[in-house]
Amino acid sequence: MASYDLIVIGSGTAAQVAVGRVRAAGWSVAVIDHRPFGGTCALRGCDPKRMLVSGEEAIDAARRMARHGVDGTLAIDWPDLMAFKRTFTDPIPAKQAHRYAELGVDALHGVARFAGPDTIVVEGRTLRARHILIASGARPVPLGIPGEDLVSTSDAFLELQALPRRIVLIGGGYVAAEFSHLAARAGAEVTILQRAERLLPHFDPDLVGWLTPRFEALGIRVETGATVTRVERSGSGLLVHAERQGEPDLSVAADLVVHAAGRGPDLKALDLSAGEVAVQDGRLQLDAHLRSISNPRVYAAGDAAGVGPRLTPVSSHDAKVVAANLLDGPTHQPDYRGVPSVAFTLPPIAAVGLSEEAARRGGVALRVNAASTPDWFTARRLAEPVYGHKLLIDEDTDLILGAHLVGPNADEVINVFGLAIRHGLTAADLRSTMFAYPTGASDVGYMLT
Ligand SMILES: Cc1cc2nc3c(=O)[nH]c(=O)nc-3n(C[C@H](O)[C@H](O)[C@H](O)COP(=O)(O)OP(=O)(O)OC[C@H]3O[C@@H](n4cnc5c(N)ncnc54)[C@H](O)[C@@H]3O)c2cc1C
Ligand SMILES: NC(=O)c1ccc[n+]([C@@H]2O[C@H](COP(=O)([O-])OP(=O)(O)OC[C@H]3O[C@@H](n4cnc5c(N)ncnc54)[C@H](O)[C@@H]3O)[C@@H](O)[C@H]2O)c1
Repeated sequence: MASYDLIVIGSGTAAQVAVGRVRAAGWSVAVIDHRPFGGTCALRGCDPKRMLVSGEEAIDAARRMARHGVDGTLAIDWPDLMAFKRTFTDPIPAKQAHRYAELGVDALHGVARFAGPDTIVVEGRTLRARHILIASGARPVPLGIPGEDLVSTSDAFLELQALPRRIVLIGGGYVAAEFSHLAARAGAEVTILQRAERLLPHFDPDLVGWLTPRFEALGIRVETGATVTRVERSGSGLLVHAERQGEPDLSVAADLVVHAAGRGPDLKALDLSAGEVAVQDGRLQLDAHLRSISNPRVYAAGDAAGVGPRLTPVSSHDAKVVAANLLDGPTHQPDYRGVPSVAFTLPPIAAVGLSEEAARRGGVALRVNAASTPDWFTARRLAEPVYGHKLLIDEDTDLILGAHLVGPNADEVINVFGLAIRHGLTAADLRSTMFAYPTGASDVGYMLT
């Protein structure tokens, strides 16, 4: 029976980072994935999505600059844009396999499951390891509604060869916001059915309010407070039923219905009980070192661990913590201060640190610098009507507690505030920093005065 120091289940960001570090220390490692090597971010998430957003950005820029010296008549050719995306995604699995071969890591394809506390079975092969890292990512949460099998996934959306005319997104978080902007700019009629009372609950409500007119301008129908209850076939298409207080049957016709209702740890195939790995309510039971509380050989990282926000930089951070714990003993803990996050609508919306609500709950003396600023140069030069910020500063210490941005460059400038939060920089530190002018970051000083 093959035996390793470490078996890693999954080949996404968390797996790649952990494998690299542990292998560099001379450990024998096997990595297993039942899908092509590379994981969600590179193959089915962040990167392919942003390749497609690039097409959208070109359209958006042309439309904003129409009547300002640019002929604004551009259109997306969906199959061509998909082909552009594939120039990035197609080579990844082979590159990853090549990297593993170069590192001397055994890379195996198949569904991995526990067959004992230190034993994994994959494709009929039994492997044993001193340690096992569960880096199996996340999957869409079950909707538990009739017609669920008619609902497509974000994976399928990012592979669509043709864009259907009518698209319904179930949910109103990251996936719904990003896909709705993309599909609407590519010419689809899009409806968002969001159970929560507002769009993008992970972001500041005032800034989401400033962004909302862009959804309206794109013709995206947004129904909040609407829980999807059923999907059925109707003629050649689909009919999505939702209910809202006082409106028992809100129905929307569609050619494609996409799950955008959240993701949870992908633990289904792992047979965790055979591995003596404790799980409760679908979540791994981990200690502060990302180690299973019931099987000390087993660690978890990233979306599968589900401890920090389900984002790529968190998967990478978790994996560094796990690798350090494997190599030094379980002494390291994750630190999720200052994890920036962006929803790639156009313009983007971003957040890092505390929300205003959480900061007020914390009881600190709070200074809030908030403004909608489409009259600032950054927005004016781009003819962009949405631009604003909300900064939360501790009045006593001058530390940045939270930053919320919407508008051009929000996706980049949020990192300046992430740096400040993670490294304890004050508002005065940022004000005294020189930023190249005129750039998105050169507005940081104005936001802080
Ligand atoms: C559409 C979309 C867009 C996103 N955009 C962003 C973004 O812009 N920025 C951002 O920070 N985050 C984004 N995310 C989230 C980000 O992609 C994830 O947080 C990150 O990729 C998780 O990495 P991971 O290594 O934890 O898991 P994954 O990359 O998901 O890797 C897990 C792997 O495990 C494999 N696996 C699962 N079970 C088994 C098993 N039993 N046996 C063998 N293999 C198994 C899976 O096939 C998968 O390849 C996005 C997610 C989605 C879905
Ligand atoms: N840019 C990014 O960083 C990015 C982009 C996409 C995905 N992601 C990651 O992937 C995860 C999944 O994204 P997501 O958009 O699916 O989840 P999400 O958690 O952002 O949003 C899900 C939304 O679906 C709603 N919902 C749930 N059940 C519903 C129902 N039956 N009917 C109507 N609405 C319902 C909820 O109210 C919630 O607001 C995110 O949490 C994030 O971690 C990140």
